[in-house]
Amino acid sequence: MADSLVHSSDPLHPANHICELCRKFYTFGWVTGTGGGVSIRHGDNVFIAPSGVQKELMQPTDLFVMEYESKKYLRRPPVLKPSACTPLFMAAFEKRNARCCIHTHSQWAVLVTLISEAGQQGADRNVFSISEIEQIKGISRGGAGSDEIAEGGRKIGNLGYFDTLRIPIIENMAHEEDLRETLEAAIEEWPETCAVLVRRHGLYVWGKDVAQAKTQCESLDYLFQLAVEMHRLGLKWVK
Ligand SMILES: CSCCC(=O)C(=O)COP(=O)(O)O
Ligand SMILES: [Zn+2]
Repeated sequence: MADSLVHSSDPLHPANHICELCRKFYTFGWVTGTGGGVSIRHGDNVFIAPSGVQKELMQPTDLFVMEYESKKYLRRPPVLKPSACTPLFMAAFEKRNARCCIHTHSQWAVLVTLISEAGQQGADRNVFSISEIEQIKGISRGGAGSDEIAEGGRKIGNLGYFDTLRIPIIENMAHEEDLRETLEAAIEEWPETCAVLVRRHGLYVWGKDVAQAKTQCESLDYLFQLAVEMHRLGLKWVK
């Protein structure tokens, strides 16, 4: 097995970085009970966690490495299977040219999908929308978060205070990998989104690099928690 692919003293090497991020994310309740995870596309390769393991305890040698173009595994730890989220991470890499995709099982993400389902915000049940909250400015306009080029007429930079943030919601399915089709459809339908909520399940969010995926995930989780608390107080989160 190609251990050289995951051995590095650099803390920002994807194999080290994924393990460190998962340890952090566990403390936020994002990767509880083996759920959720993170994948990084780095150079020609994609680094993927194993399926069904305690994500906060992973070591770099537990990771799978896939060659991006050929989709062949260059490194497969014995016994383990690659994360069931792999097709969804690949959708963000392929359709948005993302370099990092995070999947959380955050309760705040799940709760906003339940409140939207119940129609209690009077808005479309398949979209989470929020406006006039400062943290909206932490989210990119361009989907993959391209802050350099306005590809195909896409807007650049981050949302402004008076913009409305909209995150599509897709329905959950029995198996994670079966979500790929609807997640891809949502990505196509919402060219400016950097995330997709999965009802009663969690969130997929991506970025042009690890820092952007992580800060967008933090901003979204903040906004979801705020929205739930606003709902509890009888306040509307869409103005
Ligand atoms: C209790 S986790 C159920 C599976 C799931 O939703 C998930 O995100 C984890 O998948 P993985 O294959 O990476 O363990
Ligand atoms: Zn999941």
